[in-house]
Amino acid sequence: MINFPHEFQLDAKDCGPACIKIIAKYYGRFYSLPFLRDLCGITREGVSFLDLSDACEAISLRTKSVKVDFSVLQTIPLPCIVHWQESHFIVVYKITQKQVYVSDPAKGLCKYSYESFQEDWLKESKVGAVLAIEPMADFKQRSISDKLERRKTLENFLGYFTPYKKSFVNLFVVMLIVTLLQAFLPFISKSVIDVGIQTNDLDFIDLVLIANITIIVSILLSNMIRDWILLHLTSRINISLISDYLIKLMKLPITFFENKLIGDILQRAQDHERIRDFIMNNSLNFIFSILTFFIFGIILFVYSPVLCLIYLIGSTLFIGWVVFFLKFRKKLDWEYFDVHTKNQSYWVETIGSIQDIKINNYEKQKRWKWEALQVQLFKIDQKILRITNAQNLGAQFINQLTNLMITFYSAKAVIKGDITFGVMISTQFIIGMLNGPIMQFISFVQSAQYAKISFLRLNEIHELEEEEENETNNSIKLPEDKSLLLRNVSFQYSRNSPYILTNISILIPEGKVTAIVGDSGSGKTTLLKLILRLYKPTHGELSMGNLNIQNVNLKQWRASCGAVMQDGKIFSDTIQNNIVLDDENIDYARLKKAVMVANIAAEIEAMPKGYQTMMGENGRGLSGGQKQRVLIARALYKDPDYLFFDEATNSLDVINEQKIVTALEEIFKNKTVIVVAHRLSTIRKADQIIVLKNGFISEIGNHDMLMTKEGGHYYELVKTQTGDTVNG
Ligand SMILES: Nc1ncnc2c1ncn2[C@@H]1O[C@H](COP(=O)(O)OP(=O)(O)OP(=O)(O)O)[C@@H](O)[C@H]1O
Repeated sequence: MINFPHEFQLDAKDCGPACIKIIAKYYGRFYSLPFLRDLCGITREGVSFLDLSDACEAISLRTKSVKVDFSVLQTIPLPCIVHWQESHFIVVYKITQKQVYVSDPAKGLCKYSYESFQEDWLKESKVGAVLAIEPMADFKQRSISDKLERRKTLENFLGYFTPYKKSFVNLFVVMLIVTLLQAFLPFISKSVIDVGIQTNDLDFIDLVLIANITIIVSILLSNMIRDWILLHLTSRINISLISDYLIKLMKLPITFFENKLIGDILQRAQDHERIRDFIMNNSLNFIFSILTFFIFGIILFVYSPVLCLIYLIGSTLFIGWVVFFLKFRKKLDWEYFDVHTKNQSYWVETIGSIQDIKINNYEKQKRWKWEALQVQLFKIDQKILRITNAQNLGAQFINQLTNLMITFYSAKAVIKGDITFGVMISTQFIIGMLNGPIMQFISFVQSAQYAKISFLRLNEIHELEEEEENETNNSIKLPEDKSLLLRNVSFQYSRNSPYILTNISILIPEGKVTAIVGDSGSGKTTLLKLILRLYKPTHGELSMGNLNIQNVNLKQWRASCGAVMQDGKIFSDTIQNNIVLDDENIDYARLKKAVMVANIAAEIEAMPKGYQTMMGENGRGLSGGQKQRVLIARALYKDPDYLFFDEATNSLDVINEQKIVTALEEIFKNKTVIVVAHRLSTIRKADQIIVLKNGFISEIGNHDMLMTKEGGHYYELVKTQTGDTVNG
């Protein structure tokens, strides 16, 4: 089987879904990678065999997960998925007498000897993990084909270039002028020798010199104009590409960011750069290279068909040689992208966690891990360099040989009188001009390969479902009753992970304070995030009055919510902008009130630049408690209808907390408030307390009611906090 299907993984953790895609493709069906990724319930840690098996079954591929030795593997129906090097999945599609053939999402189609395969598959153990897969009768096509999806993205992508049609036409004209002007140069050198020198006509040579200078100056000027147009075009297109990427990113659900490595996200910003570069530089130059090639090829043919033939044979060999190396480069390019992404994530993580690295003396181990990645990168770089060297050396050799043959042949032809000396000299010039496009071809092919990888990765982002697909529902009038109602809401973070919340049915009354309490890990924050619509319930429904909350425009909803989350972030901006966020329309009275209630006013005013004091990245310069109070001020300044506090005062000292809690009582009036807190002081006065236990609701009521249930969960929580004095 020569053409077993193959798919490259687009992300470091994509190997599992990519394997399923390969196998589905083998059975003649198309499934997009994002769809399969979703089925697998991929997380930042990747997927497990169980996730893969569940995803396969969901698309009617029957699976059986077994641990077997190599002799048994040979009897399993192929293709199957095997666990590779304890950290990767690959598809095994053929086992011959001597070799094992695999389709590796990270590398492409490869083959291994029995020994090296077993080494990576079994590692230290005697048996290795295999997922045997067979299609069921109802194994069906799900959606449109890969090609159609890609075409759609390509059309979108080309849409960035259409507004600049006029500039492209100008560019085309300028480049055409350059190419045509260059076409005069061989005729000029020919006439200098054949007419000027032969007839000793000095005036003619002067004239030709002036003509030559004029042409060269015109070419330089045209090139200058071309570069200017290109710069102008490139920067504009670049800005729209990157800002649209950012807009798209901002519209993606939070799960996207939780499940992706930072390196992957950063890499994609560079992917735009690569595609733009390919289109603006390589492809445009390539088009004109073809034109130059044809024009000078024709001139060469007119001068001497034999010389033209020699050149064509040489060029065909040259191109054949370059193309021969393509498939080797392709595999390496993917490997390079993969390791490069990991490397980028590693940098971001290391710098972000430098405090913990230092406290735990973790520098050396961290550096060793980084070095291991560098070794991987270095090895790939080395391989790429080796291939590039071999490719270039061979190409240059063919090229030089062709030039030599042409010089040799034309020298002989001059002696024989078949061509003039002028033709020989201008032939050299033509060959020089023809070599440019050939070199351009190599660079075109190489950057096309990079651009293709980048394109596939971007395609995936543009295909992703946004947090809110239908933004047209913003005209919906909100119901009179703004209570929130959760009906049988259950939630799991990914498809195969355990349920964090199960069957939650609660009413959060409008204008009242609801507190959520429970042990650490019981799902309080998750519940809050569900209500904030950062996640969608896996089952069940969330409504405002009698309107399903999905029908409320997300922006409108978030505008009416103020939240202080446990991991709230301070931006590196002034303290004032951190509170108001929109620095164009500041309501100073509201700002004053917010900082007073949050009990941070005095501290801000005591700062050297007051409200204009710049915050370091993530609030450097503020204590934990100050950060929390700035976040509270931010939520209050918004003056929202709904307020969400997730352990918003846990970093504060008792006095500060008490002051804020008292001040908040006034603010809470007529607002719908949900407070998650461990400390009793903040929840005792809540109108309703919801007690969560392992994702289930264990009790609901107010403090006094719940305290009557001796032995109840809330009663026990209070008891552990206050000792035995549970009556207050
Ligand atoms: N992004 C995530 N992906 C997967 N699992 C998560 C994620 N966030 C939280 N969890 C899991 O969900 C469970 C509930 O977490 P949650 O943060 O909601 O608990 P909590 O009650 O707020 O805890 P705490 O009082 O410690 O803040 C935990 O077991 C946690 O491991």
